[in-house]
Amino acid sequence: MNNDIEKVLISEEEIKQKCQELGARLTKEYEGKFPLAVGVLKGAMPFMSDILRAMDTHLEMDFMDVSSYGGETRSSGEVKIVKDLDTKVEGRDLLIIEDIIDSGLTLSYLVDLFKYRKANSIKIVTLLDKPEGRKVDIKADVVGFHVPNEFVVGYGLDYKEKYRNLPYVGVLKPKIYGGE
Ligand SMILES: O=P(O)(O)OC[C@H]1O[C@H](OP(=O)(O)OP(=O)(O)O)[C@H](O)[C@@H]1O
Ligand code: HPA
Repeated sequence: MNNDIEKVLISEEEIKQKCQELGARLTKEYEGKFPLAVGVLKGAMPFMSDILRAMDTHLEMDFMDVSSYGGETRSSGEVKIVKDLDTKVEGRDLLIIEDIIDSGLTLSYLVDLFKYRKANSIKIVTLLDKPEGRKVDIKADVVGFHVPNEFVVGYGLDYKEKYRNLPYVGVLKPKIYGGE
């Protein structure tokens, strides 16, 4: 699997340090509150696991699975709910956890949905932000790293469901896209 990677953009060590830093920041921001941490499956799973364990705060976890992409690297522009939350959102302080904001379509859909469901507050934390990919105007409150306008994989991010278990974020060799 590692042989398929052209270059490493963000190392395992950098991700670890960033999770500690952001976790400490969020601990302060949610002091005295009981936030509902919403992980956006599947990509946010490794980041959610690491950042929440770096937060010294009582919190509740839940998961949402929405899909805006097919098997390829381009967005279809559609967002659909694959799995909804089990928890009531009304009156809650929501912390949405994402692996990446690219076009922004996924998060803009989720923020509208949670506003409609009357969340008390909504914050977004994302490991990666790809500003050049944006199709709708949306910003995260907390960003780990900015990435260039390239398709990235690893640490939750997939290409055709593979590479999510890489411990770092990287770019695939061009032959991988042409292969299979
Ligand atoms: O800003 P956007 O252009 O909407 O892209 C970001 C979303 O796309 C990916 O999810 P995907 O729908 O591929 O599902 P996955 O997390 O299961 O891979 C990623 O995990 C984000 O949720
Ligand atoms: O660059 C990306 N890589 C993997 N999944 C993604 N979903 C949106 N952008 C990306």
